Amino acid sequence: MTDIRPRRSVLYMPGSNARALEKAREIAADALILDLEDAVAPDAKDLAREQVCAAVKAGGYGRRELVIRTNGIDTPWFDADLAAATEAAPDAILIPKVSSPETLVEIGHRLTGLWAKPETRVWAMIETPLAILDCERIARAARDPSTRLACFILGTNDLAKETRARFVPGRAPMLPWLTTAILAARAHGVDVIDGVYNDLKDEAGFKAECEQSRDLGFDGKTLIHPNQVALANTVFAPEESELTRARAIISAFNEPENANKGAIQLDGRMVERLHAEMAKRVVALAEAIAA
Ligand SMILES: CC(C)(COP(=O)(O)OP(=O)(O)OC[C@H]1O[C@@H](n2cnc3c(N)ncnc32)[C@H](O)[C@@H]1OP(=O)(O)O)[C@@H](O)C(=O)NCCC(=O)NCCSC(=O)C[C@H](O)C(=O)O
Ligand SMILES: [Mg+2]
Repeated sequence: MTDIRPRRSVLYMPGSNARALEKAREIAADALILDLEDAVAPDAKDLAREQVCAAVKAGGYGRRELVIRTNGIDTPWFDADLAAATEAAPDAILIPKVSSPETLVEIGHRLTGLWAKPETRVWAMIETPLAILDCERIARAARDPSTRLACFILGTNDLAKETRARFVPGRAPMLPWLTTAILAARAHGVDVIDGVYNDLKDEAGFKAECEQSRDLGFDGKTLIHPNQVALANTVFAPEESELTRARAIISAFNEPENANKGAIQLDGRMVERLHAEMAKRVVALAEAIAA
């Protein structure tokens, strides 16, 4: 089983908000997106870039994965964002509004030219109609190591803006896009994180959306407020009963009498070796979270 990085809770914070950047060192999110794009007003872009890069260089975020979101590749801020983010060397650089694999290839070349650290990954926002329509080719870019592509983030606010789809409970208008992105990501070994839930006061709605998101197959949810972190961490972690069952499946296939069997019965249910593989992933995720 390859290393699993828990990405249950991925919290955005405006790069212009020094207090939030400081506070984030204590927030129990798996990953932090230090934003230079939509959360930052045009006249605060330079300040945000400076603050974010200084915070990443200063460290103190423990095991939290640090991600810098640049402005879009076609904006006047992008070159400075990419150069400064590369020098600060976060775990990943998140590129908004990626609509084609060619953009990722170009960014990969630019990162090489900037002498980016080999460990710095690229994450891509999937948030335009073209990105959904070309999602498989975009995810396939991960097969080219020079792109560094490791993760998709769904941008459901931008998708709603571009398509005029409405946010409704259950997200029926968006389900085809969400599942397309998940399929494309899984086909090419890319992690995939769901979009944000904008209503900070609606805890029941947020919980329902996290559970839907987990059941669809997302690795976690992007968040906009520290109050959303605990619930996302709980929903996207394996439940105790799931963990117990996973361990039982692994043990059953380790029994000598099952050594040559492809399928067995366990507590009245058929279990195949593919279920043992899934069970190993559940245990590995729980161990990574515990660590
Ligand atoms: C939504 C907010 C503007 C609300 O801010 P505020 O009114 O200040 O909230 P609170 O008073 O409840 O804040 C309490 C304390 O928590 C800190 N705080 C708040 N939010 C964050 C955060 N995200 N990270 C870290 N810390 C945070 C406040 O500083 C308060 O601290 P203290 O002073 O000690 O009491 C605000 O929550 C916010 O700005 N959220 C993030 C917005 C954002 O980043 N948006 C862009 C990403 S969403 C997006 O673009 C998705 C995608 O692209 C798409 O298309 O869908
Ligand atoms: Mg967006």
